[in-house]
Amino acid sequence: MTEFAIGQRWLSETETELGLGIVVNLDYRLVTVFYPACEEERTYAKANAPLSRMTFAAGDRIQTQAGDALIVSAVEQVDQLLIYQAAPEDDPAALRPVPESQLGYQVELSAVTDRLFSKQLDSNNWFNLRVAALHARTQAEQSPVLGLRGPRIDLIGHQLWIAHEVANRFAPRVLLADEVGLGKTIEAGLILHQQLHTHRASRVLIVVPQPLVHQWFVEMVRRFNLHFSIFDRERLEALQPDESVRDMFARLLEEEHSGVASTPENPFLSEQLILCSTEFLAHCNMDQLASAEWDLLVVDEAHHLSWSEDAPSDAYQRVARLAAAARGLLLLTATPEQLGVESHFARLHLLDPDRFPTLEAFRSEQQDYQRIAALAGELVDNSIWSADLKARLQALLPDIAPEESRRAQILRELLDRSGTGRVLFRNTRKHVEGFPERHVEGIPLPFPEFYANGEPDDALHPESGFNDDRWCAEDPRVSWLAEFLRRDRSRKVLVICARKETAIDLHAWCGYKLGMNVAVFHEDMDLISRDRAAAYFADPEDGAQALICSEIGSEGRNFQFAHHLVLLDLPRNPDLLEQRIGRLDRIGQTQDIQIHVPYFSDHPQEVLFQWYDQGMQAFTRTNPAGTQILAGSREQLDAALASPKDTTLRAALVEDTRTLAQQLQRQLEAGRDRLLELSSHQPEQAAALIAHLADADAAPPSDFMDSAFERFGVEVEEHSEHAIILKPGPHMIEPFPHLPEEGITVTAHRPTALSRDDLQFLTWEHPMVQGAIELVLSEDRGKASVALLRNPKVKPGTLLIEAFYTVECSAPRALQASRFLPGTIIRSLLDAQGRDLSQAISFPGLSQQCHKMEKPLARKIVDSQQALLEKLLANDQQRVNAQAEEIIQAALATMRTHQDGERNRLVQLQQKNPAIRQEEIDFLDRQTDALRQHLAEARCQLAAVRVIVAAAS
Ligand SMILES: Nc1ncnc2c1ncn2[C@@H]1O[C@H](COP(=O)(O)OP(=O)(O)OP(=O)(O)O)[C@@H](O)[C@H]1O
Repeated sequence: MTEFAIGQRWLSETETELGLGIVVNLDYRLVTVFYPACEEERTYAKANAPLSRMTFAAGDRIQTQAGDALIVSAVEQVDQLLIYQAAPEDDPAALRPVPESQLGYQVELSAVTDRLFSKQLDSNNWFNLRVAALHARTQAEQSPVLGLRGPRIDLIGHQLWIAHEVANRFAPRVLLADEVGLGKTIEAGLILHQQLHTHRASRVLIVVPQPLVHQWFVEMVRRFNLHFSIFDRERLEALQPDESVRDMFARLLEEEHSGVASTPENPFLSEQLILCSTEFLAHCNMDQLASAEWDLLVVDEAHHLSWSEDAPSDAYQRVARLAAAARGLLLLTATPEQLGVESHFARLHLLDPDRFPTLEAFRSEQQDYQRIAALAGELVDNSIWSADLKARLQALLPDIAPEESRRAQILRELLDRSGTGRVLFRNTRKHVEGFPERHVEGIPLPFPEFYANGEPDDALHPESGFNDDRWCAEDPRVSWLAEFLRRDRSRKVLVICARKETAIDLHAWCGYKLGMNVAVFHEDMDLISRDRAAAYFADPEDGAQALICSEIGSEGRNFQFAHHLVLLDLPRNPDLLEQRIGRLDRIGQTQDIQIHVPYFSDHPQEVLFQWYDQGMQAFTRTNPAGTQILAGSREQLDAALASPKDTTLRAALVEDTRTLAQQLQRQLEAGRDRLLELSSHQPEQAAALIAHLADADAAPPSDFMDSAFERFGVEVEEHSEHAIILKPGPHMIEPFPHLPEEGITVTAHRPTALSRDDLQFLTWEHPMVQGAIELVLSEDRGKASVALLRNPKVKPGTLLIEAFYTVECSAPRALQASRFLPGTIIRSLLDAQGRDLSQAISFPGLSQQCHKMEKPLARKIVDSQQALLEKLLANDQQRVNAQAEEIIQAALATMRTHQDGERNRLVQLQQKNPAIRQEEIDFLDRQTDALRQHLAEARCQLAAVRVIVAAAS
């Protein structure tokens, strides 16, 4: 085993871009190396750490942490550490000792020329593969859809736009509030994927209601290749074994001895990606959870976080603790105002407490907001602006000339400065087209005498007066349901009722007494039983015909394969009704949705049905003003529910609700919705993203991977038109990244990936492809090669050198220095006189004419031409260094312009709108300083070289 010592300098063989590391910790099995260039730490098993010791010999050039360049004249070893005697090149007498721990972190690797001149030559195929990997890495960094290419999703504009807009922010804090079923989970997944892929985030916590835990887990793996660890009580207990009495004494003695109290390991630090339920939060140690350094916190179904000034709910307070500690926050809800404006405010407050400090300020701003939103609508609708419109605009934005040519800028400013533009995204079916229609059928039934014997919790649920399933025999809704199911056994039917007891009784009755094929789903079932029930219902062949769900049990679930929805009762809240219909009315629904509502005549159930149906058409279309309608008609509704036989009261309720709904609808159309729409979806930019992704789909990694499979001995078998099976081959020397022993089937074709969950979607962002790129680039093979050129037009014996250089910057990943200096490749093609022919002869064109040269001949050529090659390469390095310097200077200039622009915008905004936290500006300043330093230190290095000799034809 290698002997490591603290202070030694080592280089990661697999991640050379980390720069020179320093050993900072050792135990008997592990070694921890800190990489100052990227401020990252890695811990390796000592036995197989992929590390090379960095040592220098007399004559080598070294650089100290202070940036002094020195020439080594002697080396000595003291306690396993090296001390170099070194002096500046122009003052050899000024010798001084430089312990290796004081070396800088930049490394000059001469591995390529070393390999060439030590004649470790590889075939053309290895060289080509290496160049392809270099290109793949740089192209990825330059892609405008970086982080969005990998997910297995349909390319849907509004989702991609939101993901792109949010994921590019530092530590995004937003409320994703698309209408139910429009893809908030997908949007959150895209944001996570991009943030993780670009290393803006590495630690993520997702909190969802218990019934959705498994669905999220599966969706994250299946669509985004993100493997979350589910944390529940059992897992936590297993991670925190009870301390034995002996251990406790040992710890106390230790504490007494050292005078320091030892803190137990935080179990939430054991995984990077954690998924847990809201219920789990209620019982876990919030101090530990909140201190687990989350980059991103995601909370689904956030409308449950109810809040009022004097009584914030426990769930709200717990999430608030996490939200304050996490850098980024995504709240998801389809019905942001379901619990009223107070809770809506409270959630915005979680996202940005500075921007939304008090409920009072929020309320008054809301009123202003409607005016501004209406103005935004006018700006969009009118190509020529009237003098009055311009005057109103000028009053709002005095610092911008109100000219039509500045329309885009003005709208952006309006969004930024007013309302919830930066933090709230809401798309509605109205402007995301392509959804099927919804139809409703009301089934009036007589109220059974039998119910007169019970004592129901409330009149809407007469069955609640019974504590077993006896009511099912007497309730005509049940006999209607049984008959409805019998009439056509091939259709899948989702049945929803408010109470879990109703669902349980109904299931027992239909299943055991009537022998029907039904499944049940409610909040008291454990996760496994619930998922089993959902899967049983989803099974198209042998599955259940109906799934009977309670209200909460079905929330957030995907049942769009069914087209029939039976509502056995109706909720009082329009948002809840929309949640119910949203189980079927979701992206992916292929047919019109048939909603069936059995209800009792002259009963509160009929009142509710008519209120929804005739008053606000809530069954057949989504109603964004549901909460306001409820607020505006509550008294009338209560009165009509209390006297269901009073048809006059009912007719007035329906009529007044209709007027109110139309009025609210008009109001929404006129103003507020427009501003939110504008900030939630930019169709032109979304179309550009889709086009970029379509281009990316048209250039999949197939060719690159085929060569990698061949080089590394992975066996490839045909599977079907667009899919192949990959297996470890018999000659495979080392494991291939993400290739399991039993093999996998992959496709690079998006439509196939979408229709076949069992296939992996192989894009440039798939972990296997990323792993293959890293593997190839960490290999020495392919760095130096000698090839035979067959081209009748080239004189035999002509010598060419093809060299690929990379311009790269080692910087902490979170800085995203590649935005300004994406990994860049410089190619040279030199003739024996040192002329560069790279512009005239392309790499692919030349590669086609390059053929294998036998090793002995290749070695002989390198031997005989070494002096010339050394000279040509040294001169070339100087030439490309100058070119690289220009690239680096240009990157610095772009960075400065960008950062200055961002800063100015934030400062300006801060004066007009408290939306901008000072913290954000300070962060930007620190980021600019760090970027300046790291970009200036970018290096140009030779990454691969090929010597080409023309053959006699
Ligand atoms: N881009 C997409 N590609 C493929 N499927 C999608 C896409 N967007 C959404 N879906 C599917 O549509 C359904 C609804 O999406 P999702 O669950 O993300 O919606 P939601 O807005 O979170 O719903 P809810 O409001 O019920 O929580 C899911 O089955 C999802 O897999």
